[in-house]
Amino acid sequence: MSSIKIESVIPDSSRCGESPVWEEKSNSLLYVDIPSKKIFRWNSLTKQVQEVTLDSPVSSVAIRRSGGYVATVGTRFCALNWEDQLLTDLCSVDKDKKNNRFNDGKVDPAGRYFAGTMAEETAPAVLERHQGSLYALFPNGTVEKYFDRVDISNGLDWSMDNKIFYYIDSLSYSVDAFDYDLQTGKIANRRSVYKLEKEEYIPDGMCIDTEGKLWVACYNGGRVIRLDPETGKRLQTVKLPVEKTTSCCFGGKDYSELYVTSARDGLDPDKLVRQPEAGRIFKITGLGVKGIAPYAFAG
Ligand SMILES: O=C(O)[C@H](O)[C@@H](O)[C@H](O)[C@H](O)CO
Ligand SMILES: [Zn+2]
Repeated sequence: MSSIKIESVIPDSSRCGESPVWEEKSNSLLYVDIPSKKIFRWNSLTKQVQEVTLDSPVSSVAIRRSGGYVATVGTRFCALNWEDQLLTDLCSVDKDKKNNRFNDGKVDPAGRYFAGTMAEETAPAVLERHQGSLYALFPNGTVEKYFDRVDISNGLDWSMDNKIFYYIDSLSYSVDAFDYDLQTGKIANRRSVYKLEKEEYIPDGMCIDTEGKLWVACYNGGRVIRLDPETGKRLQTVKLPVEKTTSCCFGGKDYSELYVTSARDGLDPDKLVRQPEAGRIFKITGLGVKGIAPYAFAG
């Protein structure tokens, strides 16, 4: 445990960094800055950062099996051709909710792109309640709506045996689980597997490791926590030098590095001075656990 090392790897900072995704073939980390409407691709070998600017807030990005990427932009599921910076709409949701936008999203082990929505915030975690829903874009182009009345749709991942879907609605301060049917993409039997402690603040993005334990970024809590969803116990806390830690994913060689995104929006000038690395991407090494490669959208 003493060999844990935390370093910020990219000099630029994001207003609200989110959706880190490791792209093995380019040795790169993809991530978004939601309010800046940008997707970034940081090459870990050359240290070069490329970016694409879109027309609306972009809340998640994923790899597409047929090439390029998919992303949630405003209330749209889109395909992105990086080279041409060409964005194509695949489908849109929440058409009756003009103030909504997508938030976190991730592809399931069968290639479906899950993402949820939320009302736009007036300040971090300040928004009209119960306006969001959880959706998935299936490879055949259809969209499934799972449930509504979500506050801030956030972290999501699947168990190693594909039988459980883990999900976070941030303002419930809970990490939830559903039974998952990989064949159909159906979810059932919602239950809470962990309730956040007061000092952990708000659960945000999440990823799973190969031992089936969950890593949850705690917004305002300045940490990632490792949870055992079977016992409901917290196994580990790793504190970071910024308080608005937003999401995490494993990447790097053998997926042994944990990449953590963060935000600087919502910090007052005083806190910004004390947290000069707010909004940066952090790499945590020496955790002694590994993650898995992200799944690619199959459509
Ligand atoms: O990226 C997200 O998940 C939201 O868009 C952010 O605004 C914050 O993380 C949220 O306010 C904390 O719950
Ligand atoms: Zn989030």
